Amino acid sequence: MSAPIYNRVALIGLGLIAGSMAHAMRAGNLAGEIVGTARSAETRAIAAEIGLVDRVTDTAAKAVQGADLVVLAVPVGAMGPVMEEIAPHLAPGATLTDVGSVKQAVIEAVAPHVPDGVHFVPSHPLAGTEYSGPRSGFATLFRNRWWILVPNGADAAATDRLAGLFRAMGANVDEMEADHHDLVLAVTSHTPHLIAYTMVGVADDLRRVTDSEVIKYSAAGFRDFTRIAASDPTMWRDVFLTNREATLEILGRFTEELFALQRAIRTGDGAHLHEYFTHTRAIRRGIIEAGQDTEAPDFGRSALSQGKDTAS
Ligand SMILES: NC(=O)c1ccc[n+]([C@@H]2O[C@H](COP(=O)([O-])OP(=O)(O)OC[C@H]3O[C@@H](n4cnc5c(N)ncnc54)[C@H](O)[C@@H]3O)[C@@H](O)[C@H]2O)c1
Ligand SMILES: O=C(O)C(=O)C[C@]1(C(=O)O)C=C[C@@H](O)C=C1
Repeated sequence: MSAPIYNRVALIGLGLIAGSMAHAMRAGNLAGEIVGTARSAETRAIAAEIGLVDRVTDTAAKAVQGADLVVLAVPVGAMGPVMEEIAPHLAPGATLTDVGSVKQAVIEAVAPHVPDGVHFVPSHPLAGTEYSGPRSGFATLFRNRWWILVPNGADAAATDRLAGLFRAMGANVDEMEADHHDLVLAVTSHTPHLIAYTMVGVADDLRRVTDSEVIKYSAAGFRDFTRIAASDPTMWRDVFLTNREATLEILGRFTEELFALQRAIRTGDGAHLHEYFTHTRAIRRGIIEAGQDTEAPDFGRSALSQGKDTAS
């Protein structure tokens, strides 16, 4: 087995992402020692009980001492306060990263507190589940997923070393500017979550009318919405509060398209609906043909690549 990439990694926050990193680093012998801390005593106790990390500390300040990599894995809104607490305790030459789902707001909150000689390389793994907490992580979460780096002028050697860690955990690494990241994620992750939250809320509103049949007969599409809408409320509150502009921009466009489809339904404009759905199907086919959905079933991949309809 190869030598660890970092001697001591400090994980601040011990939930899904930090826990998955701990499992993946253990599996690949990527860190000499993994130290972890969390705000709640209960989380720290669970982490110690299940041996999630090598050492649990009761404060973030203690966790970062002597660490050559520090990972901020707390909700986006907590990044700034946590950074203020750890800043005086960071080791010179250490690399600092975060895994927050929003990048501009995290950089604004964290960067002013980064001491000289510490390399801040913001990042975001495009991987997750609807589960959270210290028991939810697993070693393969990042496998074949993108991990975006937003180096923002950070030291190249520190950035390469961090990218090496993420690749060793199975991820594909790419770089982006923070504002571009936030716009792309508003389209691919943030607005879809809001739509799922809304759809499940609408179904719940109607539950007396439908006599709980919505849940009983829930078809795959709605079940996917309920899975997404089960995601952590604190995390997603912070995402929408901090990626406000990009999300509102995409929501505006979404609403325009929705009104156009609503009008087509009301006026019986089948041609518009058919054209629209044909276009969106082509987008899905493009994703599958480019091999960008590794979870697509094989029959779907071969049928779509031959241009056949799977449903008829
Ligand atoms: N869940 C996902 O799908 C996903 C995917 C990619 C990135 N992220 C990002 O990763 C980060 C962590 O998310 P997660 O899913 O691991 O969350 P989680 O809820 O599983 O874990 C969060 C951890 O942060 C701690 N914490 C919460 N509030 C805090 C505060 N105010 N101060 C200090 N610690 C606090 C909690 O005790 C917990 O240990 C978030 O910034 C999130 O945006 C999440
Ligand atoms: O798979 C899921 O459950 C997710 O929601 C993961 C997901 C996403 O939207 O793709 C959610 C938030 C992130 O910051 C990154 C990934």
